[in-house]
Amino acid sequence: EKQLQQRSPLPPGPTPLPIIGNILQFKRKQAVWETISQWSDQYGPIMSFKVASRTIIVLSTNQAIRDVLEKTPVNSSRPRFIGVNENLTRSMMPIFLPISDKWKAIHRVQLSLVNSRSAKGIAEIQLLTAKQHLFNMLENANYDIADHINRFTSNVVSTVLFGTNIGSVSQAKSNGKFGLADQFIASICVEHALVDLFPILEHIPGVARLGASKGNAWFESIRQQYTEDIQRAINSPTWSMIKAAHQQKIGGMSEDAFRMWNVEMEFALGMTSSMMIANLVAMAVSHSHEFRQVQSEIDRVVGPERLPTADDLAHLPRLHAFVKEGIRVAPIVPFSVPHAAVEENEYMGYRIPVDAIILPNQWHINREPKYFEDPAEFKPQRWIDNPNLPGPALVGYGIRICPGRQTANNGLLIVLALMAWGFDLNHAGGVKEPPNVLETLIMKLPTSSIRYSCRSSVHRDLIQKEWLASDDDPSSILNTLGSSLGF
Ligand code: HEM
Repeated sequence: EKQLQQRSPLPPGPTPLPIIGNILQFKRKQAVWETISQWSDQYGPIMSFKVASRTIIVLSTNQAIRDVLEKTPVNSSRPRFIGVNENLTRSMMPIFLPISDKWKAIHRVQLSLVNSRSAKGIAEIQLLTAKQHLFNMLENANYDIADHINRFTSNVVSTVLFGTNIGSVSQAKSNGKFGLADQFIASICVEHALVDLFPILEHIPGVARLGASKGNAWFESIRQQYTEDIQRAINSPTWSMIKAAHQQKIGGMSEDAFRMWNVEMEFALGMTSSMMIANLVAMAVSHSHEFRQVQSEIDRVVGPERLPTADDLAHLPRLHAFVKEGIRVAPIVPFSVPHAAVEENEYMGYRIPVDAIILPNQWHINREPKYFEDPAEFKPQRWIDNPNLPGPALVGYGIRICPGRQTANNGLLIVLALMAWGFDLNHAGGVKEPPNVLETLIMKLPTSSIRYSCRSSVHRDLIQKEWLASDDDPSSILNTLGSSLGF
């Protein structure tokens, strides 16, 4: 190992200052991913920088990703996350776990539930819930579009995971879980971030205690909110993912660990999809000409006399191109989820040490000039002209790639198809919000000024008729889904 260290340097990058690293080189008015991408342009497909004591290695081309993450499985572990993994989720949330027998056992169960077969069954639930979503948009026309989107994904989550549906926006708001993701983000407090950047602080009692107390509060609220729901799902005659996972007793999990697995699934199915749908809706408003083309295509293929079905999706290339381009331009997780090496290795003569954080820069990969002409432009047509373009990058890589990617994609296509069919989307009073909210690691486009209106009374009548006539009890879909998965 010593020889390896002497032989190969860390990947190139901006010169760090002692103790704080490159922190001061981030520009206040520029998104983190833009600054890092400029460094990648300067230093190459593998570059590195330091934030405090931690080395961060950034991969920024399709080739580098293929070589380092897909062909080299040792780079698919997770870095040590003291704050979010050890303090907040007590090393019980599988997505943050390093590669180990424990992670592998959980992952096997996850793959038995989340795969291409279940994506098909879940698509039926997504379609039914999208009809309910249109109905709720008519009934609660004063709610923010983001509330409707959150409720749509919450309903998919509670149906698939627990076998129940939480209903309308107002019901969803009174359900504590609606804000669970926000609480989680709020619990990732400064103390957690600080110990990750300066692990030595772990040993300073005040900092550690503060971090732990915020983590404990969140952990306790998970216990309160989940215990009953899990019990109900387990006792219900209806199949649900929670019931199926419980029967498999994932890797001999404790009750706390099982609850935390539920939370992960809830975030994975709900929070990510809801943020990505919101970004697509924001794109639909800021690129209204392109969105109208999607609507014209739906009008041609489906017409106003019926709602789109899952079978229609295959005949809507403009919709697919719009979704791909929206993901390319605004991937909600510009850096995916960080990876780490299980053992030290090298790429292009540079060292990848075990304690480095490896960031796949999905935002930059989606702009690789070799593949994407005018990369900053929103041009869905590029996907129609060249169906062999790579990506778009959104769901990670290698053995850690998102197992729910097909379900995620189906959800985006279904909900956007139904919304485009039934509703026009505009900015309130023509006021445009700034194109980008600067967050640290999540790319969220603003949606609060978006207004929606039903396209015609024919559409309105059909939305009401379809939802009121549909069977909103998902039991039979779920039981069929369960048997198709062999449960
Ligand atoms: C638009 C929606 C979604 C996005 C953007 C997304 C993105 C991601 C990303 C970036 C990762 C990490 C990949 C890596 O480390 O390389 C991941 C992991 C994961 N995703 Fe998704 N995902 C989405 C939807 C879903 C859905 C619908 C499910 C389940 C039905 C799901 C289940 C998971 C799970 C269980 C993991 C953890 C894998 C591990 O243990 O490391 N995701 N997702």
